[in-house]
Amino acid sequence: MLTVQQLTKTFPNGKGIFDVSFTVQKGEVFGFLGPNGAGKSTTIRHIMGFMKPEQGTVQIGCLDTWTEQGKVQRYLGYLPGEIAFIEGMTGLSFLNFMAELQGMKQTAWREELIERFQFDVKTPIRKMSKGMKQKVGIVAAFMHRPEVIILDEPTSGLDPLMQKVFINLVLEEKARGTTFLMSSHSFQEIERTCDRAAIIKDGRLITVKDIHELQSMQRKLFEVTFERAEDADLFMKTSGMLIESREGNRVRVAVQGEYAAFLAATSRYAIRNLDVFTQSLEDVFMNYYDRKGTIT
Ligand SMILES: Nc1ncnc2c1ncn2[C@@H]1O[C@H](COP(=O)(O)OP(=O)(O)OP(=O)(O)O)[C@@H](O)[C@H]1O
Repeated sequence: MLTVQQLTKTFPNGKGIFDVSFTVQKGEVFGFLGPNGAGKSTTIRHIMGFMKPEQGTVQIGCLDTWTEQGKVQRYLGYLPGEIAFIEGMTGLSFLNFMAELQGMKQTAWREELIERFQFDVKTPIRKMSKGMKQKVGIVAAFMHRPEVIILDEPTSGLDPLMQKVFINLVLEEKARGTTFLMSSHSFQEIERTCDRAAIIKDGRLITVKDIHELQSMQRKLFEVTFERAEDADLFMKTSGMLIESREGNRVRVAVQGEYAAFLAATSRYAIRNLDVFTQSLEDVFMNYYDRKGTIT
Protein backbone atom coordinates (compact mmCIF):
# COMPACT_ATOMS: atom_id res chain seq x y z
CA MET A 1 0.00 0.00 0.00
CA LEU A 2 2.84 2.38 0.88
CA THR A 3 6.27 1.94 -0.65
CA VAL A 4 9.25 4.10 0.22
CA GLN A 5 12.21 3.37 -2.01
CA GLN A 6 15.74 4.61 -1.47
CA LEU A 7 14.46 7.98 -0.33
CA THR A 8 17.21 10.55 0.08
CA LYS A 9 17.15 14.24 0.95
CA THR A 10 20.23 16.17 1.98
CA PHE A 11 19.72 19.58 3.58
CA PRO A 12 22.40 22.26 3.04
CA ASN A 13 23.74 21.52 6.55
CA GLY A 14 24.43 17.91 5.55
CA LYS A 15 21.53 16.54 7.64
CA GLY A 16 18.55 14.78 6.13
CA ILE A 17 17.48 11.26 5.25
CA PHE A 18 19.58 8.77 3.35
CA ASP A 19 18.53 5.75 1.33
CA VAL A 20 15.39 5.07 3.38
CA SER A 21 13.35 2.10 2.10
CA PHE A 22 10.39 0.23 3.60
CA THR A 23 6.91 -0.92 2.67
CA VAL A 24 3.66 -0.90 4.62
CA GLN A 25 0.96 -3.44 3.71
CA LYS A 26 -2.73 -2.66 3.51
CA GLY A 27 -4.31 -2.81 6.95
CA GLU A 28 -0.95 -2.69 8.68
CA VAL A 29 0.03 -0.24 11.40
CA PHE A 30 3.68 0.66 10.92
CA GLY A 31 5.55 2.48 13.66
CA PHE A 32 8.35 4.91 13.08
CA LEU A 33 10.60 5.39 16.08
CA GLY A 34 13.66 7.54 16.58
CA PRO A 35 15.08 10.34 18.68
CA ASN A 36 14.65 14.05 17.92
CA GLY A 37 16.16 15.03 14.61
CA ALA A 38 16.40 11.43 13.35
CA GLY A 39 14.48 12.16 10.15
CA LYS A 40 10.93 11.00 10.94
CA SER A 41 9.16 14.21 9.93
CA THR A 42 11.29 14.62 6.81
CA THR A 43 10.34 11.10 5.69
CA ILE A 44 6.69 11.81 6.47
CA ARG A 45 6.74 15.08 4.47
CA HIS A 46 8.01 13.12 1.47
CA ILE A 47 5.29 10.51 1.95
CA MET A 48 2.72 13.31 1.96
CA GLY A 49 4.17 14.67 -1.30
CA PHE A 50 5.15 17.99 0.31
CA MET A 51 8.84 17.60 -0.53
CA LYS A 52 10.55 16.60 -3.73
CA PRO A 53 12.86 13.64 -3.19
CA GLU A 54 16.45 14.27 -4.12
CA GLN A 55 16.57 10.57 -4.91
CA GLY A 56 14.15 7.71 -4.58
CA THR A 57 10.36 7.54 -4.65
CA VAL A 58 7.31 7.18 -2.46
CA GLN A 59 4.22 5.42 -3.77
CA ILE A 60 0.78 5.05 -2.30
CA GLY A 61 -1.01 2.30 -4.17
CA CYS A 62 0.49 2.88 -7.59
CA LEU A 63 0.56 6.68 -7.32
CA ASP A 64 3.82 8.58 -6.90
CA THR A 65 3.24 10.97 -3.98
CA TRP A 66 5.34 13.76 -5.48
CA THR A 67 4.31 13.71 -9.16
CA GLU A 68 0.67 12.80 -8.43
CA GLN A 69 0.27 14.73 -5.24
CA GLY A 70 -3.24 16.01 -6.04
CA LYS A 71 -4.66 12.52 -6.64
CA VAL A 72 -2.91 10.97 -3.65
CA GLN A 73 -4.35 13.46 -1.15
CA ARG A 74 -7.82 11.97 -1.64
CA TYR A 75 -6.69 8.70 -0.09
CA LEU A 76 -4.78 10.25 2.78
CA GLY A 77 -5.38 11.46 6.29
CA TYR A 78 -2.59 13.41 7.91
CA LEU A 79 -1.75 14.67 11.35
CA PRO A 80 1.34 16.88 11.19
CA GLY A 81 3.78 17.19 14.07
CA GLU A 82 2.82 20.80 14.43
CA ILE A 83 -0.52 21.80 13.04
CA ALA A 84 -0.69 25.17 11.32
CA PHE A 85 -4.20 26.45 11.98
CA ILE A 86 -5.60 29.42 10.15
CA GLU A 87 -5.93 32.52 12.31
CA GLY A 88 -9.35 33.25 13.75
CA MET A 89 -10.87 29.82 13.19
CA THR A 90 -12.81 27.75 15.69
CA GLY A 91 -12.36 23.98 15.86
CA LEU A 92 -15.57 23.58 13.88
CA SER A 93 -14.71 26.08 11.14
CA PHE A 94 -11.33 24.36 10.73
CA LEU A 95 -12.97 20.92 10.45
CA ASN A 96 -15.53 22.31 7.98
CA PHE A 97 -12.74 23.80 5.92
CA MET A 98 -10.86 20.47 5.89
CA ALA A 99 -14.07 18.55 5.07
CA GLU A 100 -14.63 20.78 2.08
CA LEU A 101 -11.08 20.21 0.85
CA GLN A 102 -11.64 16.46 1.11
CA GLY A 103 -15.04 16.69 -0.61
CA MET A 104 -16.54 15.05 2.48
CA LYS A 105 -20.34 14.74 2.54
CA GLN A 106 -21.20 12.67 5.60
CA THR A 107 -20.64 14.19 9.02
CA ALA A 108 -21.92 11.42 11.33
CA TRP A 109 -18.49 9.85 11.79
CA ARG A 110 -16.96 13.25 12.43
CA GLU A 111 -19.57 13.96 15.11
CA GLU A 112 -18.79 10.64 16.75
CA LEU A 113 -15.07 11.40 16.78
CA ILE A 114 -15.72 14.80 18.37
CA GLU A 115 -17.86 13.05 20.97
CA ARG A 116 -15.16 10.49 21.71
CA PHE A 117 -12.41 13.07 22.13
CA GLN A 118 -14.65 15.33 24.15
CA PHE A 119 -13.82 18.83 23.09
CA ASP A 120 -15.84 21.93 22.42
CA VAL A 121 -15.69 22.57 18.68
CA LYS A 122 -16.88 26.14 19.11
CA THR A 123 -13.74 27.20 20.98
CA PRO A 124 -11.47 29.49 18.94
CA ILE A 125 -8.32 27.51 18.13
CA ARG A 126 -6.03 30.24 19.48
CA LYS A 127 -7.62 29.69 22.89
CA MET A 128 -7.16 25.93 22.81
CA SER A 129 -4.55 24.04 24.85
CA LYS A 130 -1.99 21.92 22.99
CA GLY A 131 -3.99 18.79 23.78
CA MET A 132 -7.21 20.28 22.44
CA LYS A 133 -5.52 21.35 19.23
CA GLN A 134 -4.15 17.84 18.90
CA LYS A 135 -7.67 16.43 19.21
CA VAL A 136 -8.90 18.72 16.41
CA GLY A 137 -5.96 17.49 14.29
CA ILE A 138 -6.78 13.84 14.99
CA VAL A 139 -10.43 14.33 14.03
CA ALA A 140 -9.32 16.06 10.81
CA ALA A 141 -7.03 13.12 9.95
CA PHE A 142 -9.68 10.43 10.56
CA MET A 143 -13.03 12.05 9.70
CA HIS A 144 -13.11 11.30 5.97
CA ARG A 145 -12.19 7.64 6.56
CA PRO A 146 -9.11 7.73 4.30
CA GLU A 147 -7.42 4.50 3.21
CA VAL A 148 -4.04 5.59 4.55
CA ILE A 149 -3.47 7.67 7.67
CA ILE A 150 -0.10 9.27 8.41
CA LEU A 151 0.37 10.46 11.98
CA ASP A 152 3.34 12.45 13.23
CA GLU A 153 3.54 12.13 17.04
CA PRO A 154 -0.23 11.64 17.40
CA THR A 155 -0.55 11.55 21.18
CA SER A 156 1.79 14.35 22.16
CA GLY A 157 -0.19 16.60 24.49
CA LEU A 158 -2.96 14.05 25.13
CA ASP A 159 -3.69 12.86 28.65
CA PRO A 160 -3.59 9.08 29.37
CA LEU A 161 -7.36 8.69 29.00
CA MET A 162 -7.35 10.35 25.59
CA GLN A 163 -4.30 8.32 24.57
CA LYS A 164 -6.40 5.24 25.24
CA VAL A 165 -9.28 6.62 23.17
CA PHE A 166 -6.79 7.26 20.38
CA ILE A 167 -5.26 3.76 20.56
CA ASN A 168 -8.72 2.14 20.42
CA LEU A 169 -9.61 4.29 17.44
CA VAL A 170 -6.47 3.18 15.56
CA LEU A 171 -7.22 -0.49 16.33
CA GLU A 172 -10.81 -0.11 15.14
CA GLU A 173 -9.84 1.54 11.89
CA LYS A 174 -7.06 -0.97 11.33
CA ALA A 175 -9.67 -3.73 11.65
CA ARG A 176 -11.57 -2.02 8.81
CA GLY A 177 -8.47 -2.24 6.63
CA THR A 178 -7.02 1.26 7.09
CA THR A 179 -3.24 1.47 6.68
CA PHE A 180 -1.22 3.53 9.15
CA LEU A 181 2.19 5.02 9.46
CA MET A 182 2.78 6.55 12.83
CA SER A 183 5.84 8.27 14.22
CA SER A 184 6.21 8.28 17.95
CA HIS A 185 8.50 8.64 20.91
CA SER A 186 6.06 6.58 22.96
CA PHE A 187 6.96 2.96 22.84
CA GLN A 188 3.79 2.03 24.61
CA GLU A 189 1.56 3.36 21.88
CA ILE A 190 3.70 1.67 19.22
CA GLU A 191 3.55 -1.61 21.14
CA ARG A 192 -0.22 -1.49 21.51
CA THR A 193 -1.03 -0.65 17.93
CA CYS A 194 1.77 -1.59 15.54
CA ASP A 195 2.48 -4.77 13.64
CA ARG A 196 5.99 -3.68 12.76
CA ALA A 197 8.19 -0.78 13.70
CA ALA A 198 11.23 0.86 12.14
CA ILE A 199 13.98 2.70 13.96
CA ILE A 200 15.58 5.66 12.26
CA LYS A 201 18.75 7.33 13.43
CA ASP A 202 20.77 10.13 11.84
CA GLY A 203 18.59 9.89 8.74
CA ARG A 204 19.20 6.18 8.21
CA LEU A 205 16.84 3.30 8.79
CA ILE A 206 18.56 1.03 11.29
CA THR A 207 16.09 -1.81 11.49
CA VAL A 208 12.50 -2.85 10.84
CA LYS A 209 11.15 -5.32 13.38
CA ASP A 210 8.02 -7.32 13.86
CA ILE A 211 6.51 -6.41 17.23
CA HIS A 212 5.88 -10.10 17.98
CA GLU A 213 9.51 -10.86 17.24
CA LEU A 214 10.51 -8.16 19.71
CA GLN A 215 8.10 -9.61 22.23
CA SER A 216 9.74 -13.01 21.86
CA MET A 217 13.11 -11.36 22.60
CA GLN A 218 11.66 -10.01 25.82
CA ARG A 219 13.21 -11.53 28.94
CA LYS A 220 11.58 -12.16 32.27
CA LEU A 221 13.57 -11.88 35.43
CA PHE A 222 12.39 -14.28 38.14
CA GLU A 223 13.50 -13.51 41.65
CA VAL A 224 13.42 -16.76 43.60
CA THR A 225 13.80 -16.70 47.38
CA PHE A 226 14.80 -20.16 48.63
CA GLU A 227 13.99 -21.35 52.14
CA ARG A 228 17.61 -22.47 52.56
CA ALA A 229 20.82 -20.90 51.35
CA GLU A 230 22.22 -24.38 50.46
CA ASP A 231 19.34 -24.80 48.02
CA ALA A 232 20.22 -21.50 46.38
CA ASP A 233 23.82 -22.80 46.01
CA LEU A 234 22.66 -26.07 44.54
CA PHE A 235 20.22 -24.37 42.18
CA MET A 236 22.97 -22.11 40.89
CA LYS A 237 25.32 -25.05 40.28
CA THR A 238 22.88 -27.48 38.71
CA SER A 239 19.91 -25.69 37.13
CA GLY A 240 21.67 -24.65 33.91
CA MET A 241 19.60 -21.43 33.97
CA LEU A 242 21.03 -17.96 33.32
CA ILE A 243 21.69 -16.44 36.75
CA GLU A 244 21.61 -12.63 36.88
CA SER A 245 22.48 -12.14 40.53
CA ARG A 246 22.51 -13.78 43.97
CA GLU A 247 22.00 -12.18 47.34
CA GLY A 248 21.69 -14.52 50.32
CA ASN A 249 18.77 -16.87 49.66
CA ARG A 250 17.58 -14.72 46.75
CA VAL A 251 18.56 -15.66 43.20
CA ARG A 252 17.57 -13.70 40.07
CA VAL A 253 17.12 -15.87 37.02
CA ALA A 254 16.75 -14.52 33.47
CA VAL A 255 14.24 -16.53 31.45
CA GLN A 256 13.51 -16.04 27.77
CA GLY A 257 10.79 -18.45 26.72
CA GLU A 258 12.11 -21.56 28.55
CA TYR A 259 9.46 -21.39 31.30
CA ALA A 260 8.99 -25.16 31.59
CA ALA A 261 12.71 -25.69 32.28
CA PHE A 262 12.65 -22.91 34.86
CA LEU A 263 9.63 -24.41 36.63
CA ALA A 264 11.15 -27.89 36.59
CA ALA A 265 14.43 -26.60 38.04
CA THR A 266 12.79 -24.65 40.85
CA SER A 267 10.14 -27.24 41.76
CA ARG A 268 12.77 -29.40 43.50
CA TYR A 269 13.27 -26.87 46.27
CA ALA A 270 11.31 -25.24 49.03
CA ILE A 271 10.59 -21.73 47.78
CA ARG A 272 9.71 -18.91 50.14
CA ASN A 273 8.83 -16.29 47.55
CA LEU A 274 8.75 -15.72 43.80
CA ASP A 275 8.66 -12.35 42.05
CA VAL A 276 8.76 -11.59 38.35
CA PHE A 277 9.97 -8.55 36.44
CA THR A 278 9.43 -8.15 32.70
CA GLN A 279 11.95 -6.38 30.54
CA SER A 280 10.07 -3.66 28.72
CA LEU A 281 9.81 -3.90 24.97
CA GLU A 282 11.42 -0.51 24.85
CA ASP A 283 14.50 -1.96 26.57
CA VAL A 284 14.62 -4.78 24.03
CA PHE A 285 14.35 -2.32 21.17
CA MET A 286 16.79 0.13 22.69
CA ASN A 287 19.39 -2.58 23.38
CA TYR A 288 19.14 -3.49 19.76
CA TYR A 289 19.22 0.15 18.79
CA ASP A 290 22.30 0.91 20.90
CA ARG A 291 24.18 -2.05 19.49
CA LYS A 292 23.33 -1.12 15.93
CA GLY A 293 23.72 2.56 16.70
CA THR A 294 27.36 2.10 17.56
CA ILE A 295 28.01 0.28 14.31
CA THR A 296 26.66 3.02 12.02
N1 LIG B 1 14.15 22.40 6.11
C1 LIG B 1 15.24 21.98 6.72
N2 LIG B 1 16.43 22.58 6.52
C2 LIG B 1 17.57 22.16 7.11
N3 LIG B 1 17.62 21.11 7.95
C3 LIG B 1 16.47 20.45 8.19
C4 LIG B 1 15.22 20.87 7.61
N4 LIG B 1 14.25 20.02 8.04
C5 LIG B 1 14.86 19.14 8.87
N5 LIG B 1 16.19 19.39 8.96
C6 LIG B 1 17.17 18.62 9.74
O1 LIG B 1 17.07 17.25 9.31
C7 LIG B 1 17.15 16.37 10.42
C8 LIG B 1 15.90 15.52 10.51
O2 LIG B 1 14.79 16.32 10.96
P1 LIG B 1 13.32 15.77 11.19
O3 LIG B 1 12.47 16.93 11.52
O4 LIG B 1 12.94 14.93 10.04
O5 LIG B 1 13.54 14.84 12.48
P2 LIG B 1 12.45 14.09 13.40
O6 LIG B 1 12.94 12.68 13.47
O7 LIG B 1 11.10 14.33 12.88
O8 LIG B 1 12.66 14.80 14.77
P3 LIG B 1 11.60 15.22 15.93
O9 LIG B 1 11.33 13.97 16.70
O10 LIG B 1 12.39 16.22 16.70
O11 LIG B 1 10.41 15.79 15.23
C9 LIG B 1 17.38 17.26 11.64
O12 LIG B 1 18.75 17.30 11.91
C10 LIG B 1 16.86 18.62 11.21
O13 LIG B 1 17.54 19.64 11.88
